[in-house]
Amino acid sequence: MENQTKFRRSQEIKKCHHHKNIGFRNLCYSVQENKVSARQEQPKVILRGVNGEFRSGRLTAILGPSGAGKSSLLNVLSGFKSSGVTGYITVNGVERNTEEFRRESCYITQNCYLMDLLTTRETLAVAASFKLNAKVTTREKNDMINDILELLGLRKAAETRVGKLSGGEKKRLSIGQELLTNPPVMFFDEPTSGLDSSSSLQVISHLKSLVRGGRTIVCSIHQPSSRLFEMFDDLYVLAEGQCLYSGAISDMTAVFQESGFKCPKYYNRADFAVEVACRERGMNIEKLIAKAETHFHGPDTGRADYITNEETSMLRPSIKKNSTDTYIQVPQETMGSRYPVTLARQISVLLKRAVLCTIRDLHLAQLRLVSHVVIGLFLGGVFYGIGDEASKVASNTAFLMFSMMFLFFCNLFPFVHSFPLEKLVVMREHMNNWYSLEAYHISKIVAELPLQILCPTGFLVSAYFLTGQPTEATRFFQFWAVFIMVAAIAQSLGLATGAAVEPQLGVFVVSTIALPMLIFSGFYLRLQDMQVFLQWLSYVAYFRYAFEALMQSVYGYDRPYLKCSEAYCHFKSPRKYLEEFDMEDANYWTDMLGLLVWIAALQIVFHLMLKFKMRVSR
Ligand SMILES: Nc1ncnc2c1ncn2[C@@H]1O[C@H](COP(=O)(O)OP(=O)(O)OP(=O)(O)O)[C@@H](O)[C@H]1O
Repeated sequence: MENQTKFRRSQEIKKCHHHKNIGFRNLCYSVQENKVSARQEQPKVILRGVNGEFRSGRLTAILGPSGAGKSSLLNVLSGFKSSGVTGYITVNGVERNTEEFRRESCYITQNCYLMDLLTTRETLAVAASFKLNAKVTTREKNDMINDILELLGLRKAAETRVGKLSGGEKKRLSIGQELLTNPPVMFFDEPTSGLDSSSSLQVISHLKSLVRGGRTIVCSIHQPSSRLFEMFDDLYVLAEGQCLYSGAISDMTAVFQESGFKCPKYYNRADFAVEVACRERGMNIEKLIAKAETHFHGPDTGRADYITNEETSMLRPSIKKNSTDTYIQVPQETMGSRYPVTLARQISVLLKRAVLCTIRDLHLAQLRLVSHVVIGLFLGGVFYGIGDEASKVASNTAFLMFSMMFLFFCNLFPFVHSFPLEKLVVMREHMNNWYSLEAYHISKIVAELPLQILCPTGFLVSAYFLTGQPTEATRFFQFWAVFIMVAAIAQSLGLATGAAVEPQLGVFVVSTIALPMLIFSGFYLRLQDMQVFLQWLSYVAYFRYAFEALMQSVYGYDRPYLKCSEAYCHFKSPRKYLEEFDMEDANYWTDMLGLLVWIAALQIVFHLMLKFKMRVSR
């Protein structure tokens, strides 16, 4: 009985109740390359008016030499690229509605960007939480995950962490994530790249079994073996951004032969098609191109046989009425929204995942905390008991400055280094409509909060009392609040930089931004000693606000005279010492407000940068 239910469910996953035929006419795609010389003003044309049709229940291969435009065609058809695109894309003969289509399709890119610290099962569970209706029970979700593990041959690797999976397993896992919503259309960019022949065959045979359920599956493919090639039903050959052949694989040899390209006996037909596309078998491929064009337009190339969106609004009710969707169930509360689950649910799932990743990588979190405590103890030893000594105010100021710099750089570089990788996962998941960037941003701040507070606190507790800083609770908490703010600025700058550039460049960028700011902190150069036209820079330097706030918490608020253990101490009066830095009238709360504005500004930059990256990648 149990086995029967399993079999029925696995058949159900394979089955697809929406049949979608994708058509495209006169599709052009061009990009504006980075302008390096005056001559490069013309956009680079990648797809030159291609036509084609990808049918449901058929596994289609896109073949062509490197640079022919295979990935570009997939990017455009899946809706991942939209700028620089002209032409018509239709779904079942109706003009494509990109947003709707993105909900009904998935695109699995060449690189599988997954969270290495989660197991295979957890990865599917997270995807299920984002993609499935909240009404689907945990038991149903688990059953579905088990079925997908079974279907994709991942049962044995279910409890293995993604970072330890083989390339083929990762690829199948990416497919599994998208299968949870049973999308009728699936695009794959080189699903077999980097796989050995047996894993490639496994992946393609899984796709073949999915296609039999009625899906439309399109894969770009690179140098397939004869055996692999024969598993496809249809073929689409691209050469220099133009279509050379579109149709059944079984008809390919005959069509090529009609145009004068005879495939030798026992020759790999995929290799032959690529050789023709590369003009290795003769220069005159225009005949093939023209034939492919007439196939779609007919002799009188007019307006393509599609219906516009306005025209279909009347058709839609009947389409919807006839559909019986297995897993795609848009809950009432998210109806009309781009995402299957509510914002609150997106945040909660993202938070759970972040906590799980932190727990898995606990030694990294521990290391971060321990390094703060150890450096705190080290500084406590080096600057031992100098905090209330009038003859050592200069050394105490050096301690304040060093602590600030340590906290800043120690909380900056981890984000500059790690975020670019995380960004790739976020981009893939966001582009596949799992969650909004707002949900991600909120969850990121909340998930990082415990460490962002614990680390500076560990450092402060170790160093503050050893160095003999004032013991009043107010001063201690004011000091602590500045440290938390410095760590938050570092995190925000690290995230914004990580979102904008790669780590190698990021290290250079943050150093270039941060080091000049240090000059204007008021420690190295007194404010009154700065060139007048440069003084405004000290008002934008966050280090100035942080340093001034630290000085206020230690020496401000009419602190009584410091003890002097030498014959003469010039700075027995803390106020006199503050005057030396031009900080006697500074206000702690104004400085805190300055730091807060910086944090808010950097978080906004981080968010906009993420949005910008999503947009330019389209
Ligand atoms: N954003 C871009 N800017 C400039 N050129 C681009 C851009 N995107 C693609 N191209 C160019 O367009 C052409 C087609 O690229 P595409 O990635 O689609 O090729 P492909 O057939 O998938 O190649 P491969 O098999 O090597 O992956 C290439 O010459 C590529 O350099």
